[in-house]
Amino acid sequence: MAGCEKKLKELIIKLHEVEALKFGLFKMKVGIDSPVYVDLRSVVSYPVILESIAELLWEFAIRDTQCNQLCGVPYAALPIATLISSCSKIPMVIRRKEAKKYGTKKLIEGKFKPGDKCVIIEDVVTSGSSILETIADLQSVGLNVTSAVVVVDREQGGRHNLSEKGVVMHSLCTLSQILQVLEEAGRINSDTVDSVKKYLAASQVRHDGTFLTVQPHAGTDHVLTLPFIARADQAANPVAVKLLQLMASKQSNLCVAADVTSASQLISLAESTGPYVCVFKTHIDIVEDFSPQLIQDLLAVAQKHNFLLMEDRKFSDIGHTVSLQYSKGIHNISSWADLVTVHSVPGEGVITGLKSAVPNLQRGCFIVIEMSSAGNLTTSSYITLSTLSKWLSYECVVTASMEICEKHPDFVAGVVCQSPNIVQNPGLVQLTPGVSLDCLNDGPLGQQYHSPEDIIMSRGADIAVVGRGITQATDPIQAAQEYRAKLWAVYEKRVSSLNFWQTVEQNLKYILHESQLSTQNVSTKGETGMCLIQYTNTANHGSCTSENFAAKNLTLGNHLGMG
Ligand SMILES: O=c1ccn([C@@H]2O[C@H](COP(=O)(O)O)[C@@H](O)[C@H]2O)c(=O)[nH]1
Repeated sequence: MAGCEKKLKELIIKLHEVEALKFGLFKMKVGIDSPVYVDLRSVVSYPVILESIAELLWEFAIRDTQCNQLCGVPYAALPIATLISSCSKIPMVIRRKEAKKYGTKKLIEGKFKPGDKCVIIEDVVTSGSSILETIADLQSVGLNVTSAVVVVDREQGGRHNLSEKGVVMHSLCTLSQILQVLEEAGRINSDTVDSVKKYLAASQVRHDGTFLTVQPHAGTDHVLTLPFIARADQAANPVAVKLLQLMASKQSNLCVAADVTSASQLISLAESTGPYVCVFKTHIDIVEDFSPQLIQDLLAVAQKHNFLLMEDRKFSDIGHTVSLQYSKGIHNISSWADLVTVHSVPGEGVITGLKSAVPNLQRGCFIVIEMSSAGNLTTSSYITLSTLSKWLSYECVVTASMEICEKHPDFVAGVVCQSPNIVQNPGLVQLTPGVSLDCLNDGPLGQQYHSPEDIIMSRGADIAVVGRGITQATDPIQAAQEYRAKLWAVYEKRVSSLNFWQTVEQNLKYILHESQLSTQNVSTKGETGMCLIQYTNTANHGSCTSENFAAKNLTLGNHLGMG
């Protein structure tokens, strides 16, 4: 076997040399962009390489199967299967891509008996769909197919999809092995390796081409560690699915708050920031020269730059009234806004009212649970160690709002909030306003700003809302580019680095911050399952023991998912 391994390494290097393994940006059959491409069709031009693939496949995976038929999946695997058949003297069948329209009308060419044991040979597996189609046809003529042998497993769900259908897949090598061999041989650098690994973690596909949910880090299923593309698979609201997919493909978790008062400013902001945002958020009632034409123009820009429109209307009346506010009047919001915001204070009826206005439209809403303004009545900043009753009422609002989300998954796309761990369902998106790179000061108007790092890592935001940080910048395009790059980098860091204990640490820092305690001495010790908390009470210039602190914050800790 050691000899085989050496041959395999040599083969991988040869495949890279002849560009059968390429790194760059490639469009895949399943519609996603890939940083790596495996093209084994070209090896027909390199008989020695073809021979060594056939030899290794035989040694590694076929010899022991005791099959009496081979079938190569057209086209790339046909020469490989033919070579193996010729050397091993095991006969081969060929599956036509389409049944013949004349003569025998056969789908499978070659001689075989029902019950013959057939092994499928394939060059590259992504989702496993080609193998499954081939197996269906072979089984329809009575062949017994339970295993497939492939040259390269792209590790994107193919093995899982096949095993779900009872097919065992053996692969000569995986993409991870290829990366390792090529990096060790100095053929690719660590950046390339990282980008392919990230891509693999985020782009698992089902056999029908749709994405499969990924759990990127063993040992934790915390929502913050899941990539957006995996969360899209768990979203029930169609706009949330579209949004999460768009965020992943556009690599943007930036929402611009377009608080401008003229139609021309609104369109020009949409045009200039559109390429960098996933959501363009409006307060359409502040536009002084509003006309239906503005909406037509806005929709055209949204389509051109591929972003969603959110009207931040914060509906907060009884169901009947909000349904009229949503779908009637000069703004006719339901006709154009993909998403709207809504307060949960009126209760579930507010959602039912909105839903009743758009029975057939693909629309969604975000429930406002916490606001960002100083002194608002919704946030956990109420928590001081002595005002437990206010904390409890806050907790009730959060719980009740989340219950509304769970009852209307078809319409609720996410929540607007400021704290982590309110969103536990990966299919819901957290939108958080109050973001600024230089922590602007809003004076008596009350906005409270936080850095992108704080918003995404500590507060759990998926999408950050930036208004004046962009609209009042000297160069709004440059500002949008800068916010987008920074916010996305922090999200990537969160997905790739956050493990359970880091999450606990973030939560502790958040609690301490909200309780006006110093966050400098927080540390966690994951290996023993203990959180070690040392802190100083800067607010009162006193100190408490960690036991006291833990007891006082038990409810809070439980709520934040630390129980
Ligand atoms: O709690 C909330 C909810 C919504 N907003 C909205 O976000 C933007 C923020 O604008 P900045 O200029 O970045 O302050 C604005 O449209 C608000 O209506 C919020 O700030 N806080």
